[in-house]
Amino acid sequence: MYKIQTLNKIATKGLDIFPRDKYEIASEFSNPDAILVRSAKMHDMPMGDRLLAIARAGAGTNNIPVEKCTERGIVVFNTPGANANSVKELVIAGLLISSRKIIRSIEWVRSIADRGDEIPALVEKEKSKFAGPELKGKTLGIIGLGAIGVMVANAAIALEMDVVGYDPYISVEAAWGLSSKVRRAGTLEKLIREADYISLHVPLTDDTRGLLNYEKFKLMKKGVKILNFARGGLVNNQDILKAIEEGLVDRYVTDFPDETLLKCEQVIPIPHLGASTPEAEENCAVMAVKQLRDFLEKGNIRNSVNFPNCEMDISGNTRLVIANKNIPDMVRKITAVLGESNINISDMLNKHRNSIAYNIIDVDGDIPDTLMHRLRQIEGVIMVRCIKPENN
Ligand SMILES: NC(=O)C1=CN([C@@H]2O[C@H](COP(=O)(O)OP(=O)(O)OC[C@H]3O[C@@H](n4cnc5c(N)ncnc54)[C@H](O)[C@@H]3O)[C@@H](O)[C@H]2O)C=CC1
Ligand SMILES: O=C(O)CCC(=O)C(=O)O
Repeated sequence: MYKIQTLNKIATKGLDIFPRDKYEIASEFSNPDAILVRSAKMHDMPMGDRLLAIARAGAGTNNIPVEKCTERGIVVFNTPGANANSVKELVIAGLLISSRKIIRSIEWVRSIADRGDEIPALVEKEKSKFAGPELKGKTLGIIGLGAIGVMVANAAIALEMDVVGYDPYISVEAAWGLSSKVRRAGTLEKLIREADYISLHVPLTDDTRGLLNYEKFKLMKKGVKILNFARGGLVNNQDILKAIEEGLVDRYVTDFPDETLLKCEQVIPIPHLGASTPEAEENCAVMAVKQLRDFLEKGNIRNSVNFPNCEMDISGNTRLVIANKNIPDMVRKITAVLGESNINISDMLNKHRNSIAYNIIDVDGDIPDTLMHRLRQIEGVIMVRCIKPENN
């Protein structure tokens, strides 16, 4: 039985894909084979010695100690694109609520609930206080043109906005999906200088932390509106509060509020709702569980953030999966150990990504424990697992 620990609520539609005769699922396991997680912070969590994989039902993996996992041969998955539409729709709402004073106006209307027959006249009298500009014709700058950024860009084009995007690492797939009307900014500064609205869609990493700071706010058009549905750490909160106070920034819509931000009226706080739709929750859960099953039962890797994609049809009756340091001579050493034990390899695949390499080796016959031990002893080998496909 595989033990799967869930650290957040994962949609039932996904969990139902685990056959219950092979999988136990609980939130309380102390030493699971795999973990399913959404936003739970895992950096200070102990990781048991059985742990093979962590699947993030979502996009961002900054809540997972990815480097530590790589060192231990633990594969970390995410679900690219599975919640992108959900975020895109909330970004559209963000554009509207940063522009038209919808939220304040609703609060005001509620506050006059005790004014009886006067209400219709009061509404007409006071409505000019809540006027705000249209989106059409305004420039939206999008930082990060991945799954979400591309969808936001295309939706904004449909709203007749002028869209400029910045992403020095844009994938070919994303570029194919992007409307030809989206203009390319060669530098972040260029985008920042010309946008009326700026929306962030990059991961939080050491390189992107504090991407928007006071220096950048000073370059922006006065009265710019900033939307952050990516991660709180991308924006320096002290700096944006200062920029708001000085009139440089008009509104900050953020899915990542904290105590300091809540004190400012021009911050529009949202409780991390970007991916909170039943559709996104189900898409992410289904994708995460399918990837996890394929890995646990067949050793295949698809959509990992720390391991290479590596998938092979099963050809033997025993499958070995081996993670090793990406250093010379590893394949020879591994196959030599198998050859010395007279094990015939029926098929094999070796892929690498940065410092790590991953092998799928299908063999005829069984692999005794002594041989597993010898493989684990090879210097540079990080993880060895033997899978019997007929048991899965
Ligand atoms: N609010 C919410 O509930 C959600 C938030 N997110 C956040 O949004 C982020 C983006 O999500 P996806 O679009 O699905 O990811 P993605 O991986 O498809 O796209 C990220 C894009 O950012 C680009 N990028 C990386 N560093 C950059 C830089 N320094 N400057 C410009 N571009 C850069 C990459 O090339 C890539 O195209 C996630 O990492 C996550 O933190 C994602 C889903 C839900
Ligand atoms: O699971 C969630 O609600 C958060 C989604 C998210 O932030 C992500 O996918 O990066």
